[in-house]
Amino acid sequence: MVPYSKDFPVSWEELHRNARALSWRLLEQGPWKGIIAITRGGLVPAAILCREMDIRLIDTICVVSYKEGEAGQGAMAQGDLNVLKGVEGDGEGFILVDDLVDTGRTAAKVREMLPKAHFATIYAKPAGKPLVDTFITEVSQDTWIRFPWDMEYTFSTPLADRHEK
Ligand SMILES: O=P(O)(O)OC[C@H]1O[C@H](OP(=O)(O)OP(=O)(O)O)[C@H](O)[C@@H]1O
Ligand SMILES: Nc1nc2[nH]cnc2c(=O)[nH]1
Ligand SMILES: [Mg+2]
Repeated sequence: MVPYSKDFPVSWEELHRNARALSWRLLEQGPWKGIIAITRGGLVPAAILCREMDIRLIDTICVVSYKEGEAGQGAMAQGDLNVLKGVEGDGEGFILVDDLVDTGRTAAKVREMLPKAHFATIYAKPAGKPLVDTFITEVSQDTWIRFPWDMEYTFSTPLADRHEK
């Protein structure tokens, strides 16, 4: 398992801006028949893409992958990939969207299911990058991305108080 040593919190505003940037890139490569979101992380990017790109046909591939625990502090260790719901066909003309690729395991599985779909993510780490057709931002393999839906506003201890005296 990759040790995550960096934390990368993403705000709603930043996520929205990046999803709009992804929409621009995908519009240039269309036309598209529809969007297939990989649950659950792909649902929010899919909602922004379909609004920006005027796409009304939205489907889902429902997968369960990570198990909470081992890595601590909300970071997760990887378990088996379980497909709860697939999609008919080979994905031709469809955008397959997820929030990120990390190891590329989820991407490899869904690409196998829909080999002709165009796989798009907002974030990509080096190990998963070769499996993505279009992405916006690359982060290092030891970075754990924190999405806005996984966070809440809370008190922040002043840096001086965290510093050992
Ligand atoms: O490249 P990988 O190593 O496979 O990791 C990437 C996947 O991990 C996250 O989903 P997660 O399994 O945490 O579930 P969720 O989307 O339901 O929150 C993320 O949304 C991707 O789908
Ligand atoms: N939120 C989140 N989920 C992940 N799943 C695999 N890698 C990541 C990550 O960096 N952040
Ligand atoms: Mg996911």
